[in-house]
Amino acid sequence: MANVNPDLRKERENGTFSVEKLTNLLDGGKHVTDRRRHVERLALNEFSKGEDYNFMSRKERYISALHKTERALRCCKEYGLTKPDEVYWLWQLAFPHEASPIQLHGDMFLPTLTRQGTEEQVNKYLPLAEKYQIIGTYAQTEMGHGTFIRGLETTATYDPQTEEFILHSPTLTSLKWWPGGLGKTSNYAIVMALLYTNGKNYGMHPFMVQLRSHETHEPLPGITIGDIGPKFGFDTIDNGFVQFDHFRIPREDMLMKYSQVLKDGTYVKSTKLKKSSYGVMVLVRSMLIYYLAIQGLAPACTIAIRYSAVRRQSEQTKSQLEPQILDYQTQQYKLFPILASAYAVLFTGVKMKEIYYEVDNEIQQGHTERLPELHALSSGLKALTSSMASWCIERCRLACGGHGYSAASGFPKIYVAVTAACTYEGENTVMLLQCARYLIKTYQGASNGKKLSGSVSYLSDKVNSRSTITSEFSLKSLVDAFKHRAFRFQACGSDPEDSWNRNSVVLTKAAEAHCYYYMVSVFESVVEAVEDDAVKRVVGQLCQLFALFAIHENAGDFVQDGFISNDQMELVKWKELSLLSDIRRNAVLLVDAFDFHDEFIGSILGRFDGNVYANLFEWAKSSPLNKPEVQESYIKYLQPLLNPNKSKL
Ligand SMILES: CC/C=C\C/C=C\C/C=C\C/C=C\C=C\C(=O)SCCNC(=O)CCNC(=O)[C@H](O)C(C)(C)COP(=O)(O)OP(=O)(O)OC[C@H]1O[C@@H](n2cnc3c(N)ncnc32)[C@H](O)[C@@H]1OP(=O)(O)O
Ligand SMILES: Cc1cc2nc3c(=O)[nH]c(=O)nc-3n(C[C@H](O)[C@H](O)[C@H](O)COP(=O)(O)OP(=O)(O)OC[C@H]3O[C@@H](n4cnc5c(N)ncnc54)[C@H](O)[C@@H]3O)c2cc1C
Repeated sequence: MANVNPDLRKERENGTFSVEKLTNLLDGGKHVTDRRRHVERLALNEFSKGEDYNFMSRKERYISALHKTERALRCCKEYGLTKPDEVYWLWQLAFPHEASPIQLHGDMFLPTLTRQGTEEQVNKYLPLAEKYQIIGTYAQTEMGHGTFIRGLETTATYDPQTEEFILHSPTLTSLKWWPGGLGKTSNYAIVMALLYTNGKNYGMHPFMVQLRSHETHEPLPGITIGDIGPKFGFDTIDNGFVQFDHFRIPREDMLMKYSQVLKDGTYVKSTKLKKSSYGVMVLVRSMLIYYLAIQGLAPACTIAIRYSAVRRQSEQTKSQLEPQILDYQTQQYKLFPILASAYAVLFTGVKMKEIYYEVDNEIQQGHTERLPELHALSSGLKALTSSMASWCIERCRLACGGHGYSAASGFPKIYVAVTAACTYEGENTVMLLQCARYLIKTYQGASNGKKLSGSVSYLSDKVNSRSTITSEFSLKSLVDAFKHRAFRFQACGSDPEDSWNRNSVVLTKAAEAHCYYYMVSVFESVVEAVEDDAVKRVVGQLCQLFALFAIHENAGDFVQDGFISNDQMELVKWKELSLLSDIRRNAVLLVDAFDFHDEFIGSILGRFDGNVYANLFEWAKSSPLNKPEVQESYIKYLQPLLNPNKSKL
């Protein structure tokens, strides 16, 4: 590539492994890389030019996103992109660190319809939804309740006289609040409401509800609807509210795959699937982990590491060139564990998607045995990885000094999009407690001799009482360290005598320990499977650093029972720091392997060519505030201060 910053060029000439081979590994094979690049080229043709998001108002961002949505849908149709991965590759370049106002249509509305609807209901609504004559959202959260689903207040009362459900918002706190695309975009929603029939409350059930006229898009009578206003981020999505005033829908519009209301109002539960109406949340939590890596951790550390390779600052040796800040050990300590985390979360996300589809297929065949473990693992990992991503993106920003604070860095847009994942799809604390609840039950089962499998099999294993960590730092010895910590937490966190709340801080840590063990195990198995020696070595170093950083940061957990001795902990700290200099040589190549386009990263600091300063200046000059040279506000507000005599003339 012409005119690449010389420092970045040198970094790329000095690596020890094939970037292309690592990109293929991250994609899941060369054929996937080739296909992805093909789709991305199509997307760049359509979306690489356009107004700078940073200089738009919220309303402009929403309108621009609707326009891009129409263009993206047209592109997918024109290019015959139907596979979820292919559609995703195009959409992520259309909406870099943004979201389309119709995101919930695909992410939650359609999956809920196809998984909770009867064959007739799917046949009726799916064709319309696939042609976008219906654009739907998923309306569960209310102003007064998001976490505690059993506390939701919206009611759906069956009227056997008219064979209809009457949807109603009985209180102010029962207004549906937050659903994406609800404010101005969606004309339908799957509404989660308390089902009442024959005077009895049967709990939360899903209902297909038309919100707006097909002809005019006006809200239907009995519906008050709108946008909830500006948020921390997600400006392009009209998260909305809706209030139902005795709004009637036909009986046939309760999604009845798992339970039915007959014409006379009789309630029939036709499934042993526990919490069947909670299913779509497991889906999104399971999918989210991978996206936290490729939309959060990976772009953020790409920006920070490339910028740290071109940014020269301060003086290490008299009369020498100012060093690249990437050569400071403190900068490496800030960024390389994050780089390792990006790989760890990506590999875990790939694994989580595989497990989800396995269990989902089993459930479709009527086998629900693995659902509790899937719920627990997806809940815990969603919480751990979204918190990790949030923390890491902020740390990457801080590592880039003043320019890291500029919108030109790309960090603000990435951060506000990713940090929302700590809250949506289940607030993280509550998700960790759900994971812990499952771990306690399985630990008690193991203590009674039950043989466990899957991600909790270690709870029925014998665990070492002393670490086998040596100066070799084998990955197996590191995995064993996390296994021991997780086991110990489950053992001490499960005192049935203690009240749940008094134990809940420890329980959240037990859930995190379990998930960390799972992530290190997955990382180790990926490294073991790598065939190319050079790639295996560098990815193995990242796995070691991911583990050692966590051991060092949580040293107390590992030395408290003597599992890791003080001498071994000294070894851990030494190895962690020596890994920083080992990884230094390949750092830029390790982020290049993510193979992001500049248009996706959206950062002047993280450009592939490293030409930061010239492009930063051009970007600043293009800011609307710089036209005209003297703003009208000068005359009204500044001149009276600066030139009081002149302003009186
Ligand atoms: C970087 C990102 C890039 C791109 C983004 C990509 C996608 C983004 C997509 C969407 C984001 C935008 C929109 C967001 C949408 C939303 O937020 S939708 C609303 C989400 N809301 C929640 O998640 C609510 C969280 N609360 C709950 O899930 C529940 O209230 C609860 C905490 C689980 C408690 O439920 P409940 O009180 O009914 O249960 P308990 O009585 O406590 O019993 C628990 C038992 O039930 C089992 N259980 C719980 N949940 C499930 C489940 N989902 N599936 C299966 N089983 C479940 C649990 O295991 C207990 O079982 P037991 O121990 O055997 O009794
Ligand atoms: C960007 C964004 C998009 C969203 N999109 C949608 C959507 O499309 N559809 C939809 O239905 N919802 C959506 N939501 C809502 C989201 O699902 C809820 O905000 C989320 O479930 C948290 O619930 P809450 O807001 O009631 O928080 P609360 O539950 O009130 O949490 C507040 C605090 O209370 C704590 N807390 C609550 N319960 C417990 C407990 N049992 N133990 C310990 N601590 C507890 C929490 O940990 C948290 O610290 C969205 C939210 C956001 C931010």
